[in-house]
Amino acid sequence: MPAAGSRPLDAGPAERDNQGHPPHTDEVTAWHGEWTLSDQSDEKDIAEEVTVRVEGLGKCYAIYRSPADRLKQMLLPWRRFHTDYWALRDVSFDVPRGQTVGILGRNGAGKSTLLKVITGTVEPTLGKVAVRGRVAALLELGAGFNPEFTGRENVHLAAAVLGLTDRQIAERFDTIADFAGIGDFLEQPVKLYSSGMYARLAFAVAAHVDADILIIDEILSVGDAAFNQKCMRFIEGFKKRGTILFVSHDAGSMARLCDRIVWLDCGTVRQVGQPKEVLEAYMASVYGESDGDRLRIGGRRATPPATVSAPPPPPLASQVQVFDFDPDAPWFGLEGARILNATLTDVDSGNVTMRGGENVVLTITAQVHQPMAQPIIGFLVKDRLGQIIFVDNSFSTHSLLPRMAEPGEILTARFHFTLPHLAEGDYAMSVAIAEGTETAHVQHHWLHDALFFRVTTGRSFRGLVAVPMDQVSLEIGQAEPLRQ
Ligand SMILES: Nc1ncnc2c1ncn2[C@@H]1O[C@H](COP(=O)(O)OP(=O)(O)OP(=O)(O)O)[C@@H](O)[C@H]1O
Repeated sequence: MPAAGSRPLDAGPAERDNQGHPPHTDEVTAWHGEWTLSDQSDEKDIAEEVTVRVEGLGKCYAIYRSPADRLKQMLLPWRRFHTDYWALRDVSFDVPRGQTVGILGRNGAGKSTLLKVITGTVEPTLGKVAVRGRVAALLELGAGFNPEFTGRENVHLAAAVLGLTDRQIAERFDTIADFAGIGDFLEQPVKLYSSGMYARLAFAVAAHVDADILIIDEILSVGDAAFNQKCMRFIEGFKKRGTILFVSHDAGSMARLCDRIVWLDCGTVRQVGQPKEVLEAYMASVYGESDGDRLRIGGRRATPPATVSAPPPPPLASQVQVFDFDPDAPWFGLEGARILNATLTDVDSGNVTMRGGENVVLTITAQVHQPMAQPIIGFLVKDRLGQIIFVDNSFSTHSLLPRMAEPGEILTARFHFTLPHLAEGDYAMSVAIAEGTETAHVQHHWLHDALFFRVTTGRSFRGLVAVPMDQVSLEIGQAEPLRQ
């Protein structure tokens, strides 16, 4: 990805021209370009309902064939030694308060440039952007971090830039450090960090600055599975109270998180709308480009007769690797009982390496600390975006124990099932012990993401699950003559 902060061709520093600005401009925390509102209703929108407004935005980069041309341009500014490249052209949309809006598009569509213009890292060439509220932006790795400073220094710096007072920073520092979970690296210059550490620290700061608007480029593209889950939990919580604008290539995360999607295509807005309809149109376009004019989208056709046999498909060659139970995973609960362990193994071999499709047993043990008549042990499996893939508990089959469980006793729940064929990626299992019924219970010990497993597949497929085909055939036949 190109470096941030490149100078535009013809835009100087953003001018704050108050002429024509709506009332309440003092509440608008960032202005880029000149804004002229046409009528009263717009004024109301920008003042109360809209957190980000982008209007007629254009961003042009100067492309030089060689460094010499760049030098010549500086020396002879009245001549032209470059070509123009419009990364964004006439982009307009609003982000209403409290909504999560996704920016979707192919590589080079202008998504990152758009976010950078909105956050003020890059100046627009044309058009206007207004942002109301405190913005925490996670753009490129370590955005806002000084590589020479330590993690600790950068936390102070970044939090101050984002508007926290020294006292607030001091109060929150330990929580931020704890969230980042990078240990002693906090005292090292961030230039020594891995990309995952950068991301952890940047996310930790953004999560603790009371932002109104969270702007994220490629959610969870770096970082390990446990941290991704932590970020997803934060994002889910933030979604309830704030506005989110994020870029992703991942249709799954878009569908799950967004209230609206802006689809950028070659720097222009192709569509803005509900996730389902925009994603469907986007997918059709992606396939349309690869399949050219042959692609058609429309209603059903009757299946023609006559079968042409096709060879059976290659088997699904996935591998599932289960990692060790993490007793120190984040947890909550009343502590009337504690989960001690969870394992997922092949029933026959006892192995923790599997392929999907075999009979497995999930064993969860817990120790009881207070007398318990109706304990429930359960689990929940999420993918890296926090989407729940499957979930179950012991209540449905064992709502009552034969006798009361007494303090010190061990409860063991075993779930026997067929391991599904899952899409490639990391999965996290949360396990819990509760007491009561399925609908009314108290949680004694809920361990977030206590058991991870990783699925690698030899054959790529989209979707949450892969369904192994028993047989696949391909048919051909004459169309029936049309009835008059
Ligand atoms: N500083 C720059 N100088 C010249 N061209 C640039 C600059 N920054 C971005 N571009 C070009 O602008 C276009 C949009 O880039 P941008 O990074 O915004 O796209 P994107 O949609 O985020 O792509 P990706 O999904 O690959 O990250 C690309 O063609 C890119 O090469």
